[in-house]
Amino acid sequence: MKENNLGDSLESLRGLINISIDIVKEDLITHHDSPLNLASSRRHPLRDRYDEKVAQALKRISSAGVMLRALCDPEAWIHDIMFNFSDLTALFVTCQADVANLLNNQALDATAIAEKTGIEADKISRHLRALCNMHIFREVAPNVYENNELSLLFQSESRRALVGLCAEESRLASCQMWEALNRPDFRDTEAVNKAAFNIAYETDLNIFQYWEQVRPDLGKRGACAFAGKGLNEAQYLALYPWAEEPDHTLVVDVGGGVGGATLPIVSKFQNLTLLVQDLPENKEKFWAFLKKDYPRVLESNRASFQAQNFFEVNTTKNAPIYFLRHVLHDWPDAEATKLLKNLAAVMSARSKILICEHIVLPTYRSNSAPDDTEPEPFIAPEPLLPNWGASFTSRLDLHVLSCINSKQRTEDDFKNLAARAGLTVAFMWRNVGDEVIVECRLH
Ligand SMILES: C[S@@+](CC[C@H](N)C(=O)[O-])C[C@H]1O[C@@H](n2cnc3c(N)ncnc32)[C@H](O)[C@@H]1O
Repeated sequence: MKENNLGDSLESLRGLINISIDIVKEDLITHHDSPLNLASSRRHPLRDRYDEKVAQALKRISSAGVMLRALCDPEAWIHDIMFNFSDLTALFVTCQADVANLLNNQALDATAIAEKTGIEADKISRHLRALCNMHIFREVAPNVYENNELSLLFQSESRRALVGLCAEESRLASCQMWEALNRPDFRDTEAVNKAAFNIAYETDLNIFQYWEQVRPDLGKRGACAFAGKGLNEAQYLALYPWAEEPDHTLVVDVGGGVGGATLPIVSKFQNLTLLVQDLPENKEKFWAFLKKDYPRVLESNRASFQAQNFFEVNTTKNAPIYFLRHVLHDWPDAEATKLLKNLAAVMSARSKILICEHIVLPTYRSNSAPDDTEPEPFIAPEPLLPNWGASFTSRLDLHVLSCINSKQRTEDDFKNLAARAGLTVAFMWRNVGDEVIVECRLH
């Protein structure tokens, strides 16, 4: 590659950003919305609607932002990565102390926060300032903090639970990754109880068994974390044409936890009914979550729970839809195939399995397409990485590797998995988000 053919990344990014900002601004004007401003302490209405063109523009701007950091200050960027353990610690500390709820809609100084949280004033202030640097909370005077749109997200119990899960189990496990990649009894196996997690927690149980048998408190927190709202709920709900399903269509949410993935769907699409299946210990948590967060779905009698181990024959046969979100990514191919075979065995010719997962896309750009081909709508324009720099998908991939020795999959991985279970991939439902819905039918 000739160095002088590489192009001007800075200029190309400026072009992308300019066009994209115009699209976002036009949308804000159309909806009579205020401008985006990180000092705002209100959720911006833009977050709760989904328009593919605007979403693409926002994605271009934010991917360009990350690339600009790497381009403009390489040393700062690698330090961002090396020291980001402190970022998660700062988030964990403020979530444990529940500062976002404590502040609510007032500014408080560090002494007042210390009195209410029991954490020494200077120390809590330094954790909060670390977050202010990342635009979470605002320091409005020396050591005086208030919420902004981002910190308000941590008023949610499930989001704080997810921070806890990442900062504790996931981080402890990930610290043992090098060991797991090298230890002779761990390195070449896909066994679910031979993950970095097992070294960190000195256990032969997989993480779900460990939660159930040894640390039900962590299991409770995990269930709460999984119940959280997605990254962008409007985008998630737009991923599949739910409204086109006939009335009373039964959705069986396999490994559905407390229904965090499907209750938002049946709440919006009243043509659907829901059966959440999970391990028996999640039954009470499901009913409590339904009552608290989805009272109208409860009243309509459209949601219920069934204890069902997905490694055993499924007792709900011939359902029109079996839905699995973030379930297969927890299991290596052998277990994932077994799980899908158990569903294939009870499906009718009209049943479908909808697998909702992040999809792994390559970071290299293929030059094989002829010049006159329409650009693929989900591939990022140059100079961005073609997969937009899908860091969250890779982070999740390494998270499940460290916790349970499994992986996020590519489109071909899903096709191979489906074929092994006697299924075929009928369609990949996508939008500009990181997640896809892989629709499988009997072969
Ligand atoms: C990552 S969570 C996903 C939960 C839910 N699908 C969602 O997206 O919110 C994985 C779920 O699989 C469940 N699970 C693990 N082993 C299971 C088994 N053998 N049978 C049924 N569910 C299981 C866990 O209890 C947990 O709720």
